[in-house]
Amino acid sequence: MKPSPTRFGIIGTGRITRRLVADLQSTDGVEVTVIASRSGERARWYGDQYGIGTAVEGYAELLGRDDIDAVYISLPPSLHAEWSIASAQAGKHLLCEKPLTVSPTETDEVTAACRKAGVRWLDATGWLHHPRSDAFRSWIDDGRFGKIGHISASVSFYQPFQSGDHRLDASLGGGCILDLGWYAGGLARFAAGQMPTAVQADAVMVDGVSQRLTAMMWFPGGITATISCGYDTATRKWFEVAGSDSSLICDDFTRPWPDKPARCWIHDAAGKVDSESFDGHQERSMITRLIGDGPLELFQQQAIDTQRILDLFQRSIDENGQRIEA
Ligand SMILES: NC(=O)C1=CN([C@@H]2O[C@H](COP(=O)(O)OP(=O)(O)OC[C@H]3O[C@@H](n4cnc5c(N)ncnc54)[C@H](OP(=O)(O)O)[C@@H]3O)[C@@H](O)[C@H]2O)C=CC1
Ligand SMILES: O=C1CO[C@H](CO)[C@@H](O)[C@@H]1O
Repeated sequence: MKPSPTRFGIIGTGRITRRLVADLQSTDGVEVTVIASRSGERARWYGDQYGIGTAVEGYAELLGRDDIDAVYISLPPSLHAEWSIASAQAGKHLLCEKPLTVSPTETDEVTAACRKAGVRWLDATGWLHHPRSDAFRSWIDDGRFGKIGHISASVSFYQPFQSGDHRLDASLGGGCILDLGWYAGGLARFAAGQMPTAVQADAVMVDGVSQRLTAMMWFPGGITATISCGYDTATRKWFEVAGSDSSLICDDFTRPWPDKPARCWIHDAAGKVDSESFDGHQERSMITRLIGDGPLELFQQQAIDTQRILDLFQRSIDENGQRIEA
């Protein structure tokens, strides 16, 4: 991506925005030049707080400017497709928060718009870019675990969100299926290295919004996976990959614990346990990849497949927990 520095515009002023703005500002080769909010006053407040020179009212206003090369979108999920497509059409490279969109159809529309405009894009799924995840991938590819049999992933947060939070609003793409299933279903797809051939899912719903998701996935080669996500149990962000030669346990894959190095454990068939730890900053690695010239297809396919998996979960739930063939 040229020129350097890559100038980012920020769309939205949410909870995650300030963290990602700090990550952008601390990444080599990046400058954050403009922030847009629905409210001009909020944009100005945010700009002053976080050292962003220009604040504008309205997202379209930001996209019309020629002092940005890329955008970061941190809106509620149901707005991701509209503004990602508008960003691509304005010729801006794109970093969009997870879930990329709310459906495979919308995801196809975003990817088509980016392809047509020739812009680079990533969804902001930070864990995929941690050096530890590069190691996971190479261990899987090198057969360190032998024949993989089962994968399990759990992601939950006990958070009675404030009324008005997009996670509690179906019309904004709320619910744990998209919000947290993105991580757990995505992890299973990453570890299996392919799409499942079938899924079966169940959700606990409150006011039309999923609070808990439980799902089973079947992959080619006899690999199975179980997924558990939700807003009604305390923090879990871990997974296992169980193989014939050894099994991997990771307790913090979505984001390393703040007070510990990124880590994982590998148990072999004889009971020996190796622990591994990794340095690195997942969001800065993600941003560096986006603004670089390297291939992004692996990450883009991961996002496309994850969106399809969440849709299969939803279809199974809609059909009273029937097993759905992909
Ligand atoms: N990668 C990660 O680790 C995380 C990712 N996320 C993802 O980031 C996205 C945003 O989440 P979060 O920051 O918690 O969201 P917030 O609700 O805190 O912020 C969303 C922002 O979107 C803008 N907005 C535009 N239209 C609406 C609307 N109709 N209702 C509410 N807000 C609107 C608002 O900015 P304004 O009005 O100023 O324009 C608002 O500040 C989600 O997709 C979420 O899944 C969230 C947390 C962590
Ligand atoms: O991606 C995310 C990470 O954790 C959050 C809990 O605070 C989620 O709800 C959020 O959307």
